[in-house]
Amino acid sequence: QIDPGSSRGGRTGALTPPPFADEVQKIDANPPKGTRDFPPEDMRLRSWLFHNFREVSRLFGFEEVDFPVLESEALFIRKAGEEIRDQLYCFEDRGNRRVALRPELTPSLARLVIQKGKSAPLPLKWFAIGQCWRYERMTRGRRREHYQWNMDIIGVPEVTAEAELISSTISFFKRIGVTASDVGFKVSSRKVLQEVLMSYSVPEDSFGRVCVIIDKIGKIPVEEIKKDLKHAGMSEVAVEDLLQVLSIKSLEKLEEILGDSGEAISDLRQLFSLAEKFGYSEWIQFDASVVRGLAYYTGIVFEGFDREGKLRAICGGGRYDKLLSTFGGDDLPACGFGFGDAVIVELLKEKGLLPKLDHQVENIVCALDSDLQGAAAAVATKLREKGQSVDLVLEGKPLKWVFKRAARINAQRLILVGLDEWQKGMVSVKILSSGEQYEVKLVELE
Ligand SMILES: Nc1ccc(Br)nc1
Repeated sequence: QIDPGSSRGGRTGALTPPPFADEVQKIDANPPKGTRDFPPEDMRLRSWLFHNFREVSRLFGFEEVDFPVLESEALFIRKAGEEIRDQLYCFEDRGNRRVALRPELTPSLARLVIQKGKSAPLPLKWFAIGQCWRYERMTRGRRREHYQWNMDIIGVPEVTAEAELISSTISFFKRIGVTASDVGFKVSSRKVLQEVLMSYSVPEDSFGRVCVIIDKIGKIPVEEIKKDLKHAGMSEVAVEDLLQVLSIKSLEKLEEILGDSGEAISDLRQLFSLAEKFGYSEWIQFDASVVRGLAYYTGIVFEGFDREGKLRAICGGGRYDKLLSTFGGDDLPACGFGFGDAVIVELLKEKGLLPKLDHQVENIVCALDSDLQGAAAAVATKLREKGQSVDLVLEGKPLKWVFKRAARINAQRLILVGLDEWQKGMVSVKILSSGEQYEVKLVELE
C-alpha cells in the first residue's frame, strides 16, 4: 500500500483502503539510499549504453560471462588500505557466512578462471556487465551502486593485450560520438613505481599500499600523501624523489631518470608504438601519476578522462599478473578494465550527445465492440508472429482515448476491428503519420 499522497505517475485521488485497514503498512516509494530505479525513459538509455558495450565486446571477439552479485567477503579482503575495502557492502548471512555485495567484477572473474582451470583454453577474452556496490556514508550523497562493463584478457603476458583493451574502449567512445577532443587516456606502468621503490629498498609488500596512497594525488593534500607514504615505510628522500618521478609526463624524461633498459620503459614504448598501428595515438598520453586505486595492478595502467577536467575518471584498468596466484590459482598473466555507467552519462550530457530514445510500437490494435476483443487478440497474435510489435487495447475504450494512447506510445499504425469489416474478414488500418486509412483482408495484413 503506497501512501496515496506520494507521487504515482500523476494519478489523482487516494487509493481505496484495503478491507483490513489496520494491516496497511505505508512504504516509501523511493529506492534505498544511493540506489536507482530505472523507469522506462532511464532504462532506454541504460539499454542503449549496454547495447554499445555488448556490440564492442562482440567486435573484439569477447565472450560474455556473469557472476553472483553476492560473493564471499574473502574475495575482496586486501590489506592495502583501498577505498573499495573501506566501503565494502558486507554482512553475515543466516548461515553465519561472511558475504559481500561485489564492489568490482575482477575478483569474481579471477575466481571463475580458477574454477574453469584447463577446461578454458587460453587466452580467455571475457566481458561482463554487472552491478557493483559500495557502502558509502551518505554524508557525501554519492551513489552506492553502479553498473560496470568489464573486459579482461587472461593468458597474454605481452603489452598487445593492454593495447587491444584500450582500443576496445576507444571503439566504444567513437560509437557513441565521443572524440579524442573530448576524452583522453593517461597511461603509465606500475613498474615505474616499482623501479623507484626498489632503488630505495622499499619492501615489496608495501607496494600495493604505496600505489593506493599515490592514487589519491590530486584528491587529498600532498602533505597528507607524504605523511601516508612515510607511514608506509618510505624515507623523506624516497618520498620526494617518488613525487618527482610521478610528475613526469614524457617517456623521454622518464628514460633520463630510469634509463632505457628497465621493463617499465620497454612496455610503455611498445604500447605507444602499438597505439600508432591501431590508429589511436591521439587518444593516449604518458602520465606517470596514473597508478589507479586497486592494489592488484602490476604493470601498465590506464584511465580515460574528460579533457575539460570536470568529471571523475570515466573508465580505467591495467595489468594484474599476480591476482590469480594470490587466489591460489596458476600464475596467469591478466589485464582488464572497468567502465562505469554513470560518469559516461554525465559526459554525454555535457557534450550534448545523449541519444533521443522514444518508446515505439508498430501497431496499436483495438476492438470497436466488446464482442470483438477475441478477434482483436487474434489480429495482434498474427502481427506478432510476423515480428511486428503490437500494443493491444485490453478493455473497451472510447476512440478518443485510443488515439491519445497511440500518440503517447508512438504507434505507427492503428488497426481497428469493427463488426461490419470483421464479418467480411477485414480490418481497418490507419497510418497515423499520414492519416491514410484503408480496409484490408486479415489474410493480407502485413
Ligand atoms: N566500486 C564501486 C562500487 C559502486 C560504486 Br557507485 N562505485 C564504485
